[in-house]
Amino acid sequence: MLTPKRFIPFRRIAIPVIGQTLPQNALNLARELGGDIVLYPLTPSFHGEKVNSPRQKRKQVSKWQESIGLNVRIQVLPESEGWPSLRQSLESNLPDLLLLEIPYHFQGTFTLHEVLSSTPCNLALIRGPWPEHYGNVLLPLRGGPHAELSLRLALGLHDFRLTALHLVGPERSQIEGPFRGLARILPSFRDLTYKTAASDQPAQTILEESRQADLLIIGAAARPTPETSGLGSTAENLLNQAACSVVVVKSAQPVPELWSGPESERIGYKAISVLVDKWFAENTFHADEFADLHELVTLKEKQNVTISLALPALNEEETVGQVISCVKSALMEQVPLLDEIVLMDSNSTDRTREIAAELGIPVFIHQEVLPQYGARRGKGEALWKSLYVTKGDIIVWIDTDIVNIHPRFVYGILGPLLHFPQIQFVKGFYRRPIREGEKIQATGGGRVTELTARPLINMFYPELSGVIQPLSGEYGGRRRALERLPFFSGYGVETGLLIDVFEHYGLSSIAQVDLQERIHHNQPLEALSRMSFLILQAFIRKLEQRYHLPILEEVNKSMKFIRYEEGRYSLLVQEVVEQERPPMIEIPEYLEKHPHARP
Ligand SMILES: O=c1ccn([C@@H]2O[C@H](COP(=O)(O)OP(=O)(O)O[C@H]3O[C@H](CO)[C@@H](O)[C@H](O)[C@H]3O)[C@@H](O)[C@H]2O)c(=O)[nH]1
Ligand SMILES: O=C(O)[C@H](O)COP(=O)(O)O
Repeated sequence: MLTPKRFIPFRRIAIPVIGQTLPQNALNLARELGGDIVLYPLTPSFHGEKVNSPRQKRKQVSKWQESIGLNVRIQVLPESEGWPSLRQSLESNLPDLLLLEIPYHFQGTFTLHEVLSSTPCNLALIRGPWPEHYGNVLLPLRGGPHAELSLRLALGLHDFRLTALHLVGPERSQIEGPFRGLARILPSFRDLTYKTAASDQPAQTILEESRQADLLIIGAAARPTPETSGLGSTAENLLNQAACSVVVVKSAQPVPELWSGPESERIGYKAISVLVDKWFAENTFHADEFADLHELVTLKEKQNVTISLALPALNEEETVGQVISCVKSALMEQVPLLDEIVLMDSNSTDRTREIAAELGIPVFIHQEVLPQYGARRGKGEALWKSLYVTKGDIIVWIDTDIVNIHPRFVYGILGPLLHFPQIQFVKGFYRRPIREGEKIQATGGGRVTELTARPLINMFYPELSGVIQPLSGEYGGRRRALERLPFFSGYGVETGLLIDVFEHYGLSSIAQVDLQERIHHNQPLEALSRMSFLILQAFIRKLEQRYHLPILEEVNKSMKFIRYEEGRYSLLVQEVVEQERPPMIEIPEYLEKHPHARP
């Protein structure tokens, strides 16, 4: 069974070591966080010998590796051993986190003031003892770079129970600007409890709350007063008084000048990265992880689910045969992974349907399915109606113009759905070559993805900004989830489904899988311009629904295409309209055909 993936918030954690005794609390925290540990021995001798010789260095590394039980690296500093030489080395090697222990590192080696005023990277100070068991972590948050760093660090602790505590002044009912970024993302973490409390004495309230905690993680003050060490009085009091272990963090990001007022919201705009990075680490897979097809079949049988593959096609006679034979042979005939494969044709005028029928799979013309609801053009219409004609509990779609077809395009999508019950929807991603004349360039494909879809996602749905190929035609999901969502009829369908799955089931219900490389028929620029126009409409519709604003009715839905012939330009106007179908579950004929579906 595949183990869930871990979010490793810091790839490299630097820990200075004084003499031969290791800072155990710092090491315990680093071990919990995963990632590489880089030790900086501050006394360049070991058993009385210089460590600079390769032999001594190896000896020291292996002794520490033995005692830490992890792969550690050692960074030997030049002769001078104080803060300036450590700082210089950190500056050139820039770890993701410098981890220091109180009092271990501050007994004559460094001063808190020099460390706080000139650390070139993110910093965490730990005051032990390290909890003996995985327990409760309290995470008081106020917003801003240090709070974001504490959240990132806390989310790297996997077996603890996390509680984020947002303290507001008793008179303040509104969320402060700097906290907005965090307020937006905190409800999305399934493994974190989020509560708000009113208090005019934050240090006191946190101290009381920390009585139930085994570990307290707190950000340094955004604006420490000159009398305090630079951590701020709240963090300093908690370091001295809390009964549990305390971690204080200070981000390398500068704290903006304007902590209040309308501009202050911008302070929290980077918080979204914590959510996206965690999702990306935990929900991104590679198809090779699911290449054991017998394991997938066993999972499918255990869960007692059936699986359908629906293939949308419009004039794909060159590739459709290869696509069907490849997946049918590998995933239906050699192993019983797929229960059905159907072709959803958009009324092709070439041999597409004939080829599919010859290969023994059911063929539907989507315009003829549920004709009482009309016959719209478009790929989304084919997908919507494929929900009606197929039976599987899980549905996968792959495009039929794939030139380099491989069974992983299907089993890769199925992998996360069969392994993880919380996953509702899986998108494929890949490297995208592009054909230029007779040549194939290794990169440069996905023009609509990069120039339309991803910029819009980053702007309006930043939670989804880690989705590598939001428009990929290779994806799938659980019928229970898909039948409850509307479908755009045209090329807006991928955009709409991705946003709706996110809005209805949350980011953690989405996974993505590396399918390596996909070569398809690259459409001419004008066709992609039309596709972008449809995708823009899909975005506007989703934003309308989110913000309850009528915009789409007002905007122009015709597009001028520019022609250049015989030295002259001309304009051709065409209507390019994206429309939405209601969730399939609202269609009475669907409920009749799928009696297990419940509205
Ligand atoms: O009316 C149509 C149009 C297309 N297709 C099929 O849909 C698939 C994808 O269409 P294509 O025109 O090749 O789209 P791409 O240029 O590849 O566009 C990308 O971006 C689109 C918009 O998100 C997605 O629908 C595609 O799957 C994705 O590959 C192919 O199998 C087509 O045969 C239909 O079934 N009906
Ligand atoms: O997914 C896309 O962005 C469009 O299908 C265009 O892809 P292409 O630039 O690889 O043709």
